[in-house]
Amino acid sequence: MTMAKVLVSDPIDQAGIEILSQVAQVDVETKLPLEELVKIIPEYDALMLRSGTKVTKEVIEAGKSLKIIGRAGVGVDNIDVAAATRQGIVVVNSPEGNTIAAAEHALAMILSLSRQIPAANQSVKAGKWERKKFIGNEVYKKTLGVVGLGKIGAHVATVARAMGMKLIAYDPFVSNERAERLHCRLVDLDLLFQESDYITLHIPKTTETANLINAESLATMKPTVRIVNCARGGIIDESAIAEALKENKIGGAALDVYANEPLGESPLTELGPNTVLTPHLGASTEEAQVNVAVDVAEQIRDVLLGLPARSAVNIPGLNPDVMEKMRPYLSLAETLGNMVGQLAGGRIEQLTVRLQGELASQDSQPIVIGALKGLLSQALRERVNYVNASIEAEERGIRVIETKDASDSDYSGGSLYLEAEGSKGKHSVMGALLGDSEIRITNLDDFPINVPPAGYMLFTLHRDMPGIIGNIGSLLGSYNVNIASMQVGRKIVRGDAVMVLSLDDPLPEGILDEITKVSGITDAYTVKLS
Ligand SMILES: NC(=O)C1=CN([C@@H]2O[C@H](COP(=O)(O)OP(=O)(O)OC[C@H]3O[C@@H](n4cnc5c(N)ncnc54)[C@H](O)[C@@H]3O)[C@@H](O)[C@H]2O)C=CC1
Ligand SMILES: O=C(O)C(=O)COP(=O)(O)O
Repeated sequence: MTMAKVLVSDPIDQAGIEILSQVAQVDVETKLPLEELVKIIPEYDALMLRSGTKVTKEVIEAGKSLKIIGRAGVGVDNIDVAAATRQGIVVVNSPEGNTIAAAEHALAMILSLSRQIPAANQSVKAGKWERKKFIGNEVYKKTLGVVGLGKIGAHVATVARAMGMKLIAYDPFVSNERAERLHCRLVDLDLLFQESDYITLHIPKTTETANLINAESLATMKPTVRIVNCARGGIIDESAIAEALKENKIGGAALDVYANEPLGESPLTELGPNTVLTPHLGASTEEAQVNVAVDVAEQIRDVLLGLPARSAVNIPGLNPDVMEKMRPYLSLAETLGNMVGQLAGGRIEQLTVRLQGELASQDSQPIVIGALKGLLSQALRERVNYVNASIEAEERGIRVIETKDASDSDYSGGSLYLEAEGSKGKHSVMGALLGDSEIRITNLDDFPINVPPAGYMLFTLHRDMPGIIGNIGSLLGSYNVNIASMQVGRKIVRGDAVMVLSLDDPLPEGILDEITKVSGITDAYTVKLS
């Protein structure tokens, strides 16, 4: 077997390289121009990066062998995650590895601004002794407005409180309880802008947060306000803040991140001592770099070994714990999805997924993804996986209905019912696990059966009457198709029934037509599960 290949396209700690080297050939190539990256990416199974590499749609589409993209840090805004998802590439990050580093950088920025440390340092080094010029302010009893009370915002709030600051926060997605625990008063954004002596940003850059601080909002702030951005460039309108700083309409700003990086030529670099600029250093501590490199390298290693990743940003709800616990049920969902997809025909319009009995107490999301993966596997083969199954289904216009019925199951551990509507009509299958992991198909189109899945299967709908089983057996025999097992399911004697045959050999072309001509047979379907 050839060894997997990992491209590391930004500087990462050696601890990460060592982990990757356990399972792969690791090539470190930093500062690659886009066209170079596009050229070499087809050779690689994994890509590991920080904020320096732009993983565009073009890179992803060229990465035909890519299984995973690992961001050694938090923000994945330099990766086209939608394109990766579409291609079934898992994107992972390190959600907590650099929290403390980024929070401490923001706090350092607050204090640097308050005491003008960078400017005072330059002045002393220039041989001056300007004690009067560098009178600062205390942060004690000042109001800090925290925008985004996630991991970094929370740590900033905790330390700022210890310094005696009053805390207000804006984050529409956190609960009052969380804010209270952090001693923050949740307020709306306008009020935060008006009341704060210091504003610190800890939110992702999204369409909602782009230019959140602009000329208009700057005009509503205190003329002494000091603004810190260690989150993402583009959340502040750079020309608007440069103008406000130049005109001394605000007290100061400390920025670590920029709309375009490296910053290069910008009105920001022309500004005086009220502006502190650092080159995206929030995560740049030795500790954080070891944390994120190890965290992400371990995930890349695991995915290359066929194991799930713990912090995948594009497989919602599927972490290794869930995967481990649910593995047999995911396999059941995939098998049933594959079967019902073949029974209902090529173009599926709707899939109903019902978790029954004990299974109803589980999260349905992984099971639904498993069922969709199975359903689409005939059309997409290995192109469909847990990353892109939902998006592929959505793009094909497949409606998914999820239901739960805790009361309905004859099987300990519960059962799973899938119903698909497609070009061959509406069909349903139900299955359960025997013991811990053995799959049993327990129902087909509402007829009770009990068979394990097999590579080649034949299902017939027929009248329960003497002779049919023999006729089918002879017909298959005449084509040299060996029957491994056979079972009939019926609701009433001599009524409608299903026959399920597991076959050792694939059915030859055209045989289904002949089967449906056998007297008493109303319909016949084949399913291939290998
Ligand atoms: N400068 C640097 O080197 C670093 C920057 N970062 C950046 O810091 C930011 C925060 O990171 P974490 O705290 O780890 O993320 P997080 O996901 O823990 O927290 C983000 C918070 O923002 C909130 N939020 C989302 N949209 C919002 C909106 N429109 N208005 C207000 N709040 C909103 C969320 O509810 C969440 O509580 C990210 O943008 C990340 O990329 C992270 C690490 C290092
Ligand atoms: O983790 C993040 O979101 C960061 O911004 C850190 O970026 P970096 O890994 O230092 O290029």
